[in-house]
Amino acid sequence: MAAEDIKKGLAGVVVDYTAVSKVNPDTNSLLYRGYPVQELAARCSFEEVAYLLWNGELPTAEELSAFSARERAGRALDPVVKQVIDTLPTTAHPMDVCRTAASVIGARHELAEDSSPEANMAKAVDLFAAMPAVVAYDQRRRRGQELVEPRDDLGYSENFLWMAFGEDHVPEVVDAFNVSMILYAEHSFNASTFTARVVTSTLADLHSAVTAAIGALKGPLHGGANEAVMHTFDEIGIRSEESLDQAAARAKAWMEDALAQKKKVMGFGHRVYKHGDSRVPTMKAALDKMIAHYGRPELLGLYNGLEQAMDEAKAIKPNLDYPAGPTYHLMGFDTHTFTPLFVASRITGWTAHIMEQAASNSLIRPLSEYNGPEERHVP
Ligand SMILES: CC(=O)SCCNC(=O)CCNC(=O)[C@H](O)C(C)(C)COP(=O)(O)OP(=O)(O)OC[C@H]1O[C@@H](n2cnc3c(N)ncnc32)[C@H](O)[C@@H]1OP(=O)(O)O
Ligand SMILES: O=C([O-])CC(=O)C(=O)O
Repeated sequence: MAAEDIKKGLAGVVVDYTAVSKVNPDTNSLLYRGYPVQELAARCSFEEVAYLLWNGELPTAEELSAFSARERAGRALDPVVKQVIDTLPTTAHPMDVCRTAASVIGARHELAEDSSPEANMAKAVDLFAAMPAVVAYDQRRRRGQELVEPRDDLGYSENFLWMAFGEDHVPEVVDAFNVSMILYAEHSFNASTFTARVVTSTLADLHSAVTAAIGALKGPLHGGANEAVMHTFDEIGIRSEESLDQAAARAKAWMEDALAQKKKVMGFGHRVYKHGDSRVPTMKAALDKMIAHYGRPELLGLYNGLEQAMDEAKAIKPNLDYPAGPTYHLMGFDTHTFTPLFVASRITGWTAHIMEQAASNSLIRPLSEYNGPEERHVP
């Protein structure tokens, strides 16, 4: 087989149909079930978008009310899951905690071995409702704080922030968080979603697929990049007394040095988008609002400096993780909680794909070209 016939990383390979979302790098657009993601982010709650991803249509007022009631009823942290989390060292990465929690939630689900469409939908909604408490509690225990019980008078995003910080948030912050959840929800056959589909294709259960997807999301070439972006900011140094221009100049110098050393800088580049990520302008607008709200122009300086230097040197554009990282930082999340926030959102997209894969299944099993030793025999 010729080397060019090998599609390393499956780059450019179309492996199946999907009706969940359409990523179009030529028009720089992203549609969830036909709706532009920017419109959904501007006009919908994350609950409505979750419903859309699973059901193919936005909910009516009645459907939304029933769905929200179901989600609110599933928010409390299962005491057994809490016990398991408490046994994990605080040195464990929060993504490991998330992965473990998803697995425990699956093993304890009353429909664990049922992979019917109805059971999969029930499991998806349950996991969507349960994950914020896992992420919020894990951050709190690392800070020596107690669990905060959910509030059923709040929407998903407001309650998530409530459980994480134990305080009310102003609408601007809740909106920015809601936007981030919507933008992170779904992105066709990315590495973690494809992982979930591979696991589903063996007829394994939904929680096995989600647990594997969480593992795939952890890496810095994928979801782990939102955490890595903040490490870059920290390495450059966040100086609150600095002006926007001073911060930008230091960030530019850092980037020039990193690129001279041929480093990959997380938060830039994308396998599919080559002229910019469709979600970045919406997330950047949310970041701008948070920078204004918290009065932190020096962060914008770092952001602009890195972006400009990368553009001048390599014309590589930021991806969604680039504005999302500093947004979560400003909201007060610990840096290694950023990717678990991505998990809480992407559960919707993963499970929509799991259901789609299960409904039209074929075992996913590509071929490889052998390049090891010729046949030989044990002496
Ligand atoms: C939500 C998400 O998951 S979005 C993705 C998050 N991931 C990141 O931010 C990690 C950083 N980015 C990257 O590693 C890459 O851009 C990927 C993995 C996302 C996509 O990569 P691919 O399409 O496979 O492109 P590939 O890695 O081959 O890069 C092509 C060229 O651009 C360069 N390049 C791509 N991204 C970057 C980057 N972030 N920093 C520096 N150089 C880069 C590569 O070094 C390579 O250069 P070369 O041809 O001179 O060797
Ligand atoms: O599509 C990808 O390869 C990665 C990505 O942006 C996502 O999963 O949101």
